[in-house]
Amino acid sequence: MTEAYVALEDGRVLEGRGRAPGTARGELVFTTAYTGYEESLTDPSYEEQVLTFSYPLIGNYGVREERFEDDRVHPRAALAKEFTEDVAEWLESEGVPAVDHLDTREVVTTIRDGGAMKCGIAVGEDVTEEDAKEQLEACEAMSDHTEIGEQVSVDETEVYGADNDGQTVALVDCGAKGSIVDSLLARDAEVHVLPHDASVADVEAVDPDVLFISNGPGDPVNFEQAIHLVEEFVEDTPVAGICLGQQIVAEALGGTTEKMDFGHRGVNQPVLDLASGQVVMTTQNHGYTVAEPGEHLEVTQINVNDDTPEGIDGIEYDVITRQYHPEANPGPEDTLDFFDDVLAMADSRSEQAVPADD
Ligand SMILES: NC(=O)CC[C@H](N)C(=O)O
Repeated sequence: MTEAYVALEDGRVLEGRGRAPGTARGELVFTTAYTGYEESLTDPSYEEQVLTFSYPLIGNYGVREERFEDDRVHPRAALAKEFTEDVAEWLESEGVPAVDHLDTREVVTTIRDGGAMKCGIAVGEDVTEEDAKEQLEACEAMSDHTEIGEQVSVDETEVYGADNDGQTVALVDCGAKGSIVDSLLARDAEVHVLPHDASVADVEAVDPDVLFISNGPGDPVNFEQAIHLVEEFVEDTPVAGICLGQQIVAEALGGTTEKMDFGHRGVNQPVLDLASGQVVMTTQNHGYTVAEPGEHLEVTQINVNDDTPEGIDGIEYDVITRQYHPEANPGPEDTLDFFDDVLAMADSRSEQAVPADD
């Protein structure tokens, strides 16, 4: 009989059904997404987290590699009411512990009321509650994962779309989802994916039309070099950012970020554009937020549920960022035009740079 225990920071130990063996620890979070488990489980933003699905059945349309956002599963463990055999086998083959037959409603309300918390997981033939508690003891706070960029970024620059005629994008990979690269390639961009700790010279060598800071896991203040790149380039190069990228841009330009109680994770987060009054449905996955944008940035979009900043523009600089995931995957495609806006921003800058005839 496979035992499965989930030890929570509030002292409780939940018992479930073991679906993939192993021990793990991480920050316990939940997503309300009812589709997109393949994308969520391969999203690097979930590194060092334990992902609880509030939707009760996970796996009902199989496991397809073409939906993956990266080449491995990123959450440390996965929890659900029910995982299908497909998903359980996939997680087992990835060495990622999985537990189901849990009261996930209880897990969600616990996190909602108490905030994201540490947890320890133990799944296997002979594991005990103590094994799960030991994992919990060893669990570090998310902000203490100071080297998290190293765990998710490319080691060396990779170039995609070298034959494309469009804009050149330097995408700083802090844990980028594959569909951000795909969204840029679909718009004819040449995309240079740079390591999270790329130097100023590395970016200069690309001579990008846009410096684009990706999504990624953990606390934005732990991405010091990406913050530095934004500071260095923002005067002369348009800057874009998604999710962690928005937070990094704010940190670089005099703003501040803070940890939210339990964050936004799901595919139906409503976002209001303050200028047009339009509301769009968005995919989200974040636990930090911009607290103050600072004097160089203005908030252009907010979350309808809690007014947190969802879109930010530069005041005197060419900057556009989004807290949500405009590339969708999973989720509604209301927001794909963000990529058109980013490339148009780059275009207008290169037009300005053309010297006048006289
Ligand atoms: N999806 C992301 O980029 C997540 C950003 C950041 N790690 C957060 O939790 O807020």
